[in-house]
Amino acid sequence: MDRTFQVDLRGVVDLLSHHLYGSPRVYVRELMQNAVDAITARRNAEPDAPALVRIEPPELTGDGTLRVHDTGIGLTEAQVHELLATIGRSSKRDVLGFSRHEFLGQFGIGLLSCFLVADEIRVVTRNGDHPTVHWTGYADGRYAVRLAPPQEARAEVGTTVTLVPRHDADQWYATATVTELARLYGSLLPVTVRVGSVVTTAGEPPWPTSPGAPVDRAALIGYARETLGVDPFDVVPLRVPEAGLTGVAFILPTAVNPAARAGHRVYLKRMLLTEHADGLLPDWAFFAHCVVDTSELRPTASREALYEDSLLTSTRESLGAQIRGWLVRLAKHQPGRLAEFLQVHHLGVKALALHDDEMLNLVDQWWPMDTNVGTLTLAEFRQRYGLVRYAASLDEFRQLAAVAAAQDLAVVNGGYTYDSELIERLPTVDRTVLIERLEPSDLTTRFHALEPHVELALRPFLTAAGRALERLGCEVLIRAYDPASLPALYLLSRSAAFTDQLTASRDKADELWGGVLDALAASAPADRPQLVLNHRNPLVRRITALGDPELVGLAVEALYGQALLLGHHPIRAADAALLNSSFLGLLGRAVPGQE
Ligand SMILES: Nc1ncnc2c1ncn2[C@@H]1O[C@H](COP(=O)(O)OP(=O)(O)OP(=O)(O)O)[C@@H](O)[C@H]1O
Repeated sequence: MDRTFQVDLRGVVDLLSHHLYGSPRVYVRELMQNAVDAITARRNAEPDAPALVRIEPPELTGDGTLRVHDTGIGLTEAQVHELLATIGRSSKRDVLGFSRHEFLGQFGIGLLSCFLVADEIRVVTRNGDHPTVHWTGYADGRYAVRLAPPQEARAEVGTTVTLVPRHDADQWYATATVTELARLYGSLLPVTVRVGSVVTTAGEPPWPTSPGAPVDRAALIGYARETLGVDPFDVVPLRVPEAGLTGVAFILPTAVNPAARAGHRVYLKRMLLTEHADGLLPDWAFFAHCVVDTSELRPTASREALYEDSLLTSTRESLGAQIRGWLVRLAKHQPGRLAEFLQVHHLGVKALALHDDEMLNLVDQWWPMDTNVGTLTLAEFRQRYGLVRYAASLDEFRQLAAVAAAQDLAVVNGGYTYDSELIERLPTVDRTVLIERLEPSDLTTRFHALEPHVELALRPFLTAAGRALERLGCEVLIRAYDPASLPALYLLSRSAAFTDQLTASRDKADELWGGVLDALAASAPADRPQLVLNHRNPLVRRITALGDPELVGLAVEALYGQALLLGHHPIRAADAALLNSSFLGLLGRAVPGQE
């Protein structure tokens, strides 16, 4: 024998309140939604039928209840039994069970949300010339239906839903709260809604809703100010026909953290679904905040988020393409504005350019890069120097900038977030682009070696200097280079930098890790950092002429320390000790005399 499921209404209401809906406030939305759907259903047959929803909070009814009156299609007695008494039954699905396009509701559970704030729901409804029906539902699952005698019949076709508040839900019934919620959820509804005498609907959305309609920028900017509290940098109208979507993207006027999702305001058939929709735009478009209305994207049952399906995926792609199109148009027609935009949102655009050729092109053409010959875009730099020569980190750039400039070598600072990755991606998009990563140690090959006889004469000096720095693992060379004002350069190749880090870690590590690091050091290539003294520098020349090996040692140590500081290199414990001892040693020599 087949049996029918029994439903414990208290359990279902608990499920709705604690696990489905974010807050009891959704009851206002569900009531408005049913009223609007009923009006839509009536107008399908009677296009001129009145269309008004009136909400009366307890302050106006005077009997402690809240009432919602609509001029919708109403229900017959049979429909009341079928629809109001069966959880999950809805008149808004077709024979195959698909939601019908013109309606907001589809699940057949919305009315239950009223039990989040009410102990009792009363429905008085009249459909056409059918008798008026009274239905009363209680939170414990009982319900009663009776036909009104003719003298009690509703004067007009339509429905009145009355909520008898739960003792702990008073806050949700205050006139100000109900008005605010009616406005929040329903301001764009196509049917007039009033709370008491206050109209809470605002008519048509402020963005163009039909193809070719003009964009009222002033209205959109006003709307952004009012609803989002920002003065947008720009407004981009959006349209995705297959999702029945129209709306607008507001380009934010200040930088935002790419990781912090702003959330978009989504209306579904003109009823607010959520103010925090995720996933409407691709991640890279975090500088845009959307307000859209869609008729085809699906809500989750709580109506608080969009259902992630293939339509949402293709909508996201289409919206992304529209925002990208705006950027490309800006580059073409308003480069000054684009520069302003990039100043604010460059991190997002660069992140996008890591994967997107068009955005890379935008960065290439428009983003001002830091170089040792001034601020230039990568495209300008290439045009001037034939290739993009770059330092991959900020430290490398700092070391190289002045010296490279003196050698007539232009270098781009690739040290800021994404910059060197973007430079390295350029040739994959355009094979004619040449790039060259400049390493500090490459510079030595460009410095002039000294005449053999000069070099020979400096041998004893170099031996003494080398000895002074040997325990620090640093090699001493002497070359002639510009600028002559620079006495010495500390140069670190990539592998030497690695060895350096290893040594610094070894200093701090315990026995176990020390052993591991030693093994690593043994396998590292013997590429040592170099202190390159500048023979064109007058002080260096005087030092090389010193006869006293101890003074030579102190002077070379001091030059080493100064070169470390100048190149922004980390100072290890051994370096600090050496800086200290050379300073005191030199001071001792400078202040001679007996104690
Ligand atoms: N004001 C109303 N006028 C006429 N019929 C109504 C009204 N309110 C509810 N109904 C009927 O009761 C049914 C159940 O309503 P309920 O709000 O529970 O679900 P729904 O609107 O169909 O779907 P959803 O759960 O998505 O809101 C509706 O399908 C509708 O036929």
